Amino acid sequence: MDTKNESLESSLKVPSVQELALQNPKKVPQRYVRDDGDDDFCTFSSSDPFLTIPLIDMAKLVNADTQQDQLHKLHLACKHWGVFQIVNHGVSSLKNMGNQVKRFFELPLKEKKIWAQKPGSLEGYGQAFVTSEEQKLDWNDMIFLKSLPIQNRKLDLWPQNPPKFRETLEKYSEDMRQEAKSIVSFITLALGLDDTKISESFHEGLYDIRMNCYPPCPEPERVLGIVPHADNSGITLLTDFADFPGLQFLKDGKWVGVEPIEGAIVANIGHIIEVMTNGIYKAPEHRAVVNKTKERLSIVTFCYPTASMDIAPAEKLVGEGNKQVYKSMTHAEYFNRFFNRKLDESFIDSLRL
Ligand SMILES: O=C(O)CCC(=O)C(=O)O
Ligand SMILES: [Fe+2]
Repeated sequence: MDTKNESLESSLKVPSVQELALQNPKKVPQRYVRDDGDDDFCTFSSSDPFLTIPLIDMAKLVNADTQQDQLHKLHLACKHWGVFQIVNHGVSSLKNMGNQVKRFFELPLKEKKIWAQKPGSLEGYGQAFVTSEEQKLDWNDMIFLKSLPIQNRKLDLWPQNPPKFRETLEKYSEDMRQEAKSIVSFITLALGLDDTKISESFHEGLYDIRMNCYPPCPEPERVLGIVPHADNSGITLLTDFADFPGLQFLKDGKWVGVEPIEGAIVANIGHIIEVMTNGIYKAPEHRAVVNKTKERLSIVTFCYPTASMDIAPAEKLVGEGNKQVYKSMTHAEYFNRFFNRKLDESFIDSLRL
């Protein structure tokens, strides 16, 4: 059977992992098992408990007395980790959004399927990047929606159950836009880039939201919630609703778990900021692992600059002995490359000059 897709902008239908978990299987189906003959998976399967993801205090970034110190911390976090947790950010919609997502995933499958992906699109309730019936599957269910700009919304895929889902998501994405703009402006400050073009480009930017449900798994060490990857975003803002580490980042060859902090936002650099900073900041590899008894929910906002902004190294960071490392592309060229990439090749390497 030929099940190959032309582009990664659509994905094959897969079973619901929540439904699978509800049947209380003793073993996971073979299609989810990652450890048969895959050495890499075994070597990387434990997380380093001695390393911790840096914390960035937003209140200190906006306060003139503490800004320099905190900017330096931000610079080190971006340079050495590519990820940090933001505290004291003042965003008020996280909890409400978390409740809506929880209630959505609690609906019967039939009800969730009203909002299912349609052929040729990644939006809606379903799965991403599944291109063959042989491919190993992630232990998660998700719903993916484009939220900003408003004209990108496909409201026919936006759940109306629970009843406040839509209005809560509207508020949440607006909050994420504000947060992304300020983080990106502090990132450009930390790099000494005095132009505001980059941070402004996130004002009219694109905000796509992926809501994940990772059900409990009878053999958690044999599966992955999400396979290792780096994000194609500018930055990614993630809210974690679990009380155990599920998200892990690769740091110097070791997986480091993100210890959830209630009310914090996990921010990571994506490929676009990697290109724009000419590789000074890199998009980190990360993955999600799952738990034997507990479900985990996460909400992930992929933040992109506006479509009229080229994806290219900032002028100030190249020249005078600094070689340009990445290609300069239009927004459309960048996405074209991303959706037509080969899943077994490094996307970021394909962007190098
Ligand atoms: O849910 C998580 O912890 C990770 C999700 C993620 O990396 C993604 O959706 O790109
Ligand atoms: Fe990711």
